Amino acid sequence: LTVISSLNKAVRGLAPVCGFQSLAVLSRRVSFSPRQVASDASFHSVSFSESDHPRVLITGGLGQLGVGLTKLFRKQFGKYNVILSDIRKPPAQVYQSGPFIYSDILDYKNLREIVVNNRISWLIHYSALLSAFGEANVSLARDVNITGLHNVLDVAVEHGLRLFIPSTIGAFGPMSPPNPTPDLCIQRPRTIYGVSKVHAELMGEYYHHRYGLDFRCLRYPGIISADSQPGGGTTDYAVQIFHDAVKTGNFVCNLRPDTRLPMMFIDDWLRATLEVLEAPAEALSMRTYNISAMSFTPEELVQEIGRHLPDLQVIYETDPVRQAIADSCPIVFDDSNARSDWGWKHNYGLPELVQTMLNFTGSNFRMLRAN
Ligand SMILES: NC(=O)c1ccc[n+]([C@@H]2O[C@H](COP(=O)([O-])OP(=O)(O)OC[C@H]3O[C@@H](n4cnc5c(N)ncnc54)[C@H](O)[C@@H]3O)[C@@H](O)[C@H]2O)c1
Ligand SMILES: C[C@@H](O)[C@H](N)C(=O)O
Repeated sequence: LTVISSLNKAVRGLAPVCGFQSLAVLSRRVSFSPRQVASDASFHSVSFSESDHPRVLITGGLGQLGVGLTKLFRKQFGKYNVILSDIRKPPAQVYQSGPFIYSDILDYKNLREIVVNNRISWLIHYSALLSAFGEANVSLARDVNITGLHNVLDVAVEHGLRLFIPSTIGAFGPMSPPNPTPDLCIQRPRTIYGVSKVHAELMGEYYHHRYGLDFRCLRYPGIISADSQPGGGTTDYAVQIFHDAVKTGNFVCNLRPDTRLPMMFIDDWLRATLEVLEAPAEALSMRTYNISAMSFTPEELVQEIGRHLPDLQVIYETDPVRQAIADSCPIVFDDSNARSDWGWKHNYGLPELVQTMLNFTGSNFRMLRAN
C-alpha cells in the first residue's frame, strides 16, 4: 500500500508536466482505484492470461437480456465461468442451470467480495431501470443507474476487469440528428434513463483514458426477444405484440402507428455483444458504438405479422410518456463505425424477425395449452 500510495503521489505530481497520456500509461501500470483512499482496498490487478477463459459476472441478469447472454457465454466459456446475479429470486430453471448469486450493485463491498472470491475478469453490467420505468421512479433510477454505475466502475478499475455497459438509443434526445444518428453528435436526452446512460458512456471512456479501464459499450436499439419479457422500456410493444397476437389475436399498442424506432432481433444482439467483448483492443477506435439492424413503425410490424396472422386486431392507445420518449429517440441508427472497426453485421431484417418470433411464440403457446 505504501508503494502504491507513493506511486499515486508521483503520478499526481507528474500530471501537469507529463500531460494526460503519461498519466494514463502510468496509472495503467499501477492499476490503482479511484477509491484508493479506502483503507481496506485491495490493489491488485488480475492478470488474466489470454489462453484462459474469462470469468464473467453479469449484474441485473434476470431481466429481458441477461439470461440469454448467460446461456451464450456459458456455451462459449464454460458453465462455471459465468455467474449470473440479480437482486431478485431466480426462477427454478435459471437457478438450476448454473451459478447464480445475489448481488445488489448499490452495495459496493458485496460487489467487490464477489469479484475477488470468484476471480472475475469480465463484468457485464446490465442492472438498470429502463426508460419508462425510470420516468415513473426517478429517484430509484438515479440510484441504480448512476450510484450503482459508480460502484461498478470502481470495482472494475480496482481489479483490472474488462467492463461492458450497454447504452441505448435513449441516450440521444430531441436535439440529436435523428436520421441517421451517428456515434458522435449532440446528446441531450430528457429522461433519467437517457441522462444516466450518457453519464455511463462518458464515465467509462474517462476511466479508460484516466486509469486504463478496458471499457466497452454498445448502444443497443430496442431488443426483440422471444423467451423473455421486457422490463419497462419504450420499445416493449414490439415484443408484447407477438405474445398477444398468438394468444388472443388482439393487441393494444401504446405508441402511435407511425413511430419509427431502431430495433434488433435477440440473436443479432447476442452476437454483437460477444463480438465486441472479444474484439482485440487495437480494433476499437472508440469505446462506445451504435449498433443497428433495422428500423420499423408499429404499423409496419402489424402489417408484417398480418401476413402470417391475418385476423390480428390492433388498436392504438398512445401512452404520452412512452410516446414522448420515442419521439426523441433516433429513427435510424448509423452503426458504420461498428461495421468497419470490428466487423459488425446483422442477419435479421423485419421479415426474418417476424417469422422467427412467430415460430417461437406460437410453438411455446401451443405447448403451454397442451400441458
Ligand atoms: N432491452 C432492451 O431493449 C435494451 C435496449 C438498450 C439497452 N438496454 C440495456 O441493457 C441492460 C439490460 O436490459 P434489460 O432489458 O435486461 O433490463 P431489465 O429491466 O429487464 O432488467 C434489469 C435488471 O436489473 C435488476 N436490478 C435493478 N436494481 C438492481 C440493483 N440495485 N442491483 C442489481 N440488479 C438490479 C432488476 O432486478 C432487473 O432484473 C440495461 O442496462 C438496459 O439499459 C436494453
Ligand atoms: C431502447 C431501450 O433502451 C429500452 N428497450 C427502452 O425502451 O427503454
